[in-house]
Amino acid sequence: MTMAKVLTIAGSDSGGGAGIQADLKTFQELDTFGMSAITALTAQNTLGVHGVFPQSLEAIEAQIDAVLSDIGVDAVKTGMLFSAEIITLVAKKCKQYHVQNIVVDPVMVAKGGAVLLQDAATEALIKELLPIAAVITPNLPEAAKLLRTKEMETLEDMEKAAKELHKLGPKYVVLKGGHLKNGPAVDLLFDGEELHYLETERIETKHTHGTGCTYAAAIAAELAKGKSIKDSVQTAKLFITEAIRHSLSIGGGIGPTNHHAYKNSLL
Ligand SMILES: Nc1ncnc2c1ncn2[C@@H]1O[C@H](COP(=O)(O)OP(=O)(O)OP(=O)(O)O)[C@@H](O)[C@H]1O
Ligand SMILES: Cc1ncc(CO)c(N)n1
Repeated sequence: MTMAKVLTIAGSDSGGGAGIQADLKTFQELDTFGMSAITALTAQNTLGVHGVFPQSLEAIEAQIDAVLSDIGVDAVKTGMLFSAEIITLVAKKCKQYHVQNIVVDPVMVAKGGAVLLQDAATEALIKELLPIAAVITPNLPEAAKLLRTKEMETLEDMEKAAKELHKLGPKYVVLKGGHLKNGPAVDLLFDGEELHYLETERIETKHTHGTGCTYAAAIAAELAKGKSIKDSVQTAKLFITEAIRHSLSIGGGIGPTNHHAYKNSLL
């Protein structure tokens, strides 16, 4: 039996709700074979990030080489990359192995404010990784940083921003509206020509740790299975919505989403 293979290149979240752990759980739930290359360890729980320990370039390169030289991948998802040097390495490796279906979640800060991407690394992200991405999945603060503008506040601002982000080189842009102050949870998918709206009700919960990671991982898993970008993003939106609807009240702070909820919803 074969299985679609997905590699996440991201940071480890010891608390299990975001990063590598969220990605692998999502890959599993969507019936794909998950693999990982860890860029940084974080000591993290529902209360926040208590330590960040970047891995050496040598360790990151060895993990990627081990996976890609033998097993291969149908899609790669990137998350926390932390530094310009790590971004340069990841872009080089993706090119070397001719990786298709790269989903770039441009992770910059954790919900509590901890820095997951050094300021000086934004430039490397724009120059080296966005042009080889199939999809990028910025939230509103990340989009503002990438475009060097102020944060979008309306759906109209988001529409303009999605078009500007597309000019940075990715094939598709998914601009996430989770951070909009009011109204439903609307994301925009822009393919260079047409804007598509993915809209769900806004669910009342504080337990949203790892939403962005989980969403991008679900897109990557669906792409790996050979689904179109539009279908992949639609399934991912259902996956994250169910995960948020059934999010877990674990720990004393912002709890994680429930990665198993989507499968349950299909029963
Ligand atoms: N309260 C909510 N109810 C329903 N959907 C939501 C809610 N909050 C976020 N979403 C959806 O979850 C997905 C992730 O969006 P969000 O903007 O929260 O990501 P993020 O800020 O990158 O997450 P993270 O903080 O993990 O990096 C999007 O599809 C967004 O629309
Ligand atoms: C390791 C890691 N990656 C990404 C995020 C963003 O949610 C996080 N909190 N931790």
